[in-house]
Amino acid sequence: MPGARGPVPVPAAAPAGEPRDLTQQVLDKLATADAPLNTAEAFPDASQAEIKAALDRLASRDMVAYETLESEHLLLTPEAKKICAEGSHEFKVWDAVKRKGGVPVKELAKEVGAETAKVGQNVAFRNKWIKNEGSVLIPVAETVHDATRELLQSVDKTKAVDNAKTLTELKKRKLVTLAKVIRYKVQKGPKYARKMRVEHTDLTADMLASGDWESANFKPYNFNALGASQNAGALHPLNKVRAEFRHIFFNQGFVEMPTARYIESGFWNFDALFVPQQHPARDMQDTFFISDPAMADPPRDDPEAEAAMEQMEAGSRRLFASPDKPEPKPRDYEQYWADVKKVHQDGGFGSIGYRYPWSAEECLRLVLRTHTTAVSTWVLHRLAEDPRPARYFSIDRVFRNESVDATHLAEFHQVEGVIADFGLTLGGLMRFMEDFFGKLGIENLRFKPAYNPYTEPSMEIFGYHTGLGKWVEIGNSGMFRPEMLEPMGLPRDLRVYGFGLSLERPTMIKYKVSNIRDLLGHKVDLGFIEGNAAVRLDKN
Ligand SMILES: N[C@@H](Cc1ccccc1)C(=O)O
Repeated sequence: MPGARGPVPVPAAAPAGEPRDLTQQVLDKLATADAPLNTAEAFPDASQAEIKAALDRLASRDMVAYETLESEHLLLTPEAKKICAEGSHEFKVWDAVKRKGGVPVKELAKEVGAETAKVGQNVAFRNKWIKNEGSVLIPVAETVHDATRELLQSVDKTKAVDNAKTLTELKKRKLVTLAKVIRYKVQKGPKYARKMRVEHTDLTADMLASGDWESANFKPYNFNALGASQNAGALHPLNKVRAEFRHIFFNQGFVEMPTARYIESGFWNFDALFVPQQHPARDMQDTFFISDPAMADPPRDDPEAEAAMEQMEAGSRRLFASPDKPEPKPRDYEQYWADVKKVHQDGGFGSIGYRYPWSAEECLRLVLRTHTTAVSTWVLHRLAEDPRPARYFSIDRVFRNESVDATHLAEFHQVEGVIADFGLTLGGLMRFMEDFFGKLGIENLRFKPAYNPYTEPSMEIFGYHTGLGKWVEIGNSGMFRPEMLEPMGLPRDLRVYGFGLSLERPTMIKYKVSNIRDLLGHKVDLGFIEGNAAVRLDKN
């Protein structure tokens, strides 16, 4: 509640812009008043907020009682004020015509101004003040009574009109506006006093020693006071769900993959994944290609990515490395490149391949990565040095040349997981996904057979969105194909699950957001984030 403080000296006039404390002035005026005080009259130049603050402060101590009176006032617009001063448009037209004894229609605007000529002429005709003779306006009335001006002058004085039709007319002509006026009727309350008593907020040792505490006036608690809203930060829902995903992954022994690079070669984004070069996903319609530089180098050692991966693995190495880890042999990228080409063009590793002429140039085109599976692929090819059970995940941005709508963006986040182990089955993947989403509070899952060039079998994962009232796709998954894993040098009995989920979809389900553009992109309203109770309660 404003003004709920101890007594403060009442300044004669507050510095401009600062609210004044009118408390003492209200008490003073009431002391001599024999009728209830009308604040509009008593404090003509105080703002409503100042008055209300003082009244609330006094009323909460029963020193005054007050009533709020609302009323509406008519205010003249600048045009109406001009009419009050100079006469109405129709008056000005008649006046000009009368003075000159006649004005050609064409010259009226020059005499009285275009606006007045237009509006005033019609009314002057209707009032039979002027008439047309040929193309000349001539006066009819000798004297006229400017009713519009008189009406507005009276409105200016009384701030009202008594006729509803007149009011509508004046509003339509934009001559008046309605203003709401709030006044207060104030009376002495049961605990009225000339001055506010000193209110103590603390019981001090001195008061106890002197015995003053017995007569001291303690300020009552104000349980109605609302705290000022704090401009504290809020976690974005995507960040919250991302944190939850990471938590779940780490709890299940996953190692994070280094995903800092948004740009990949076609090789890591497509070819190494056994995506044929004529696949529609590699079309300009679906993928953003980089024009400068346009081409990547063929795959080779990548010390930077290697160092990032080493660091991420460091924590979990003890759990997952084989005790007798062999010395890493240098990777033979020429062989890998040749095997990727072979499996596409001629087949191999038990596959008949796609049998098309494979182009090295297409493979080296640079793209904005369309999925984080590009990174998973790179991480998996490293696993060939020491094939072993391993779990990797990443959560980062991907880019697709999509048209944007309520559920699609050209830029979004993918949550990706890869599980390598001996003896994996599809049923295990389904169970894994159910557990995984269960931990996020999404219980209802459906699986639908799907197709990816790099997995077989493949499954789309659907979750039910209560807000949208329908099933929405939240992920894609499958078991990586030998055509992808074997050219890397991974053994046939090491099976690998992969899944990619959008971060946005589960977030939409969880936070009941129906338009993805409320979550990400240039249309995000910070109010949505700051005001979302679930966003402010952070458990992670
Ligand atoms: N890359 C797939 C997801 C996926 C990852 C791994 C295996 C299967 C599917 C996508 O973008 O939708």
